[in-house]
Amino acid sequence: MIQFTDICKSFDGRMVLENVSGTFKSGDTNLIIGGSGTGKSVLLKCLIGLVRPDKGIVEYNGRDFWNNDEETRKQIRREMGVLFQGGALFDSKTVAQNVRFPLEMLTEMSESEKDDRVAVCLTRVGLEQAAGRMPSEISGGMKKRVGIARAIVMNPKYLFCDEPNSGLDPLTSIKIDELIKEITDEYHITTVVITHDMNSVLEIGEKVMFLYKGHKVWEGDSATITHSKVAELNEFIFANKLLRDMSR
Ligand SMILES: Nc1ncnc2c1ncn2[C@@H]1O[C@H](COP(=O)(O)OP(=O)(O)OP(=O)(O)O)[C@@H](O)[C@H]1O
Repeated sequence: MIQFTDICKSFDGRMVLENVSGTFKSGDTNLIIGGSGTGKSVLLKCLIGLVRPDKGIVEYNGRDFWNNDEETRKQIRREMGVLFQGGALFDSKTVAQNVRFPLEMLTEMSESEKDDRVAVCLTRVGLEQAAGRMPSEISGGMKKRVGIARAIVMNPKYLFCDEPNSGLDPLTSIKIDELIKEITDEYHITTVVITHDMNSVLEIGEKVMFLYKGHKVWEGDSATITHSKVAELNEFIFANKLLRDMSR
């Protein structure tokens, strides 16, 4: 479980997050949604340790992340898998080498143990046939799958995905969403996904948090999101014409 309380962050005197709190439970795929510049990525960075909040507490299964010693922070970081926006694959490494990278950097596993773990993760995302290919030789959807395989290779307790659907067609997006949700259920991971994509909200949005100008202004799920009375949320949702027509 990830619990964060009263997170505040300013840059150059400009408040970007103000007293944002929430709880993400194990086995749930938690979505953070909102328009551009509302603070989603900054919140994610405060959670994963890339940006230190000015105020507030981030706890991983009861362990305070920011007010702790570096060793504990390192330990918590090792329990995180991150799927970066755009995949962030190494172009000069094969698919298998990309997935293997965290094992090389962070573990003492033997070569055969690493081989086995990479094979398990590539199979889990349906890419066992693509192990020897270079990132330039695979599609956008496959790159996301490689990113997911790399994010789970260390067997994380917490999985963070920054806009996993960016640049994908709607059908491929749904498949990536489903894969993230399945993996979350299967390994009982606490997953946090940042997205703009209303399709994702409707497909996998059991737990949704809506940010607006650095504040959490709504929390709920895909069943209730279209009935909210929050004007900013409605504006965000119904910017999509199809949804607007469907709701009539
Ligand atoms: N390191 C930084 N220095 C200064 N300002 C920053 C920094 N990081 C983010 N910001 C500002 O904080 C605000 C929130 O940014 P953030 O990236 O969290 O938005 P977002 O909701 O993720 O948007 P998008 O969906 O477009 O990625 C923006 O106005 C951004 O310019």
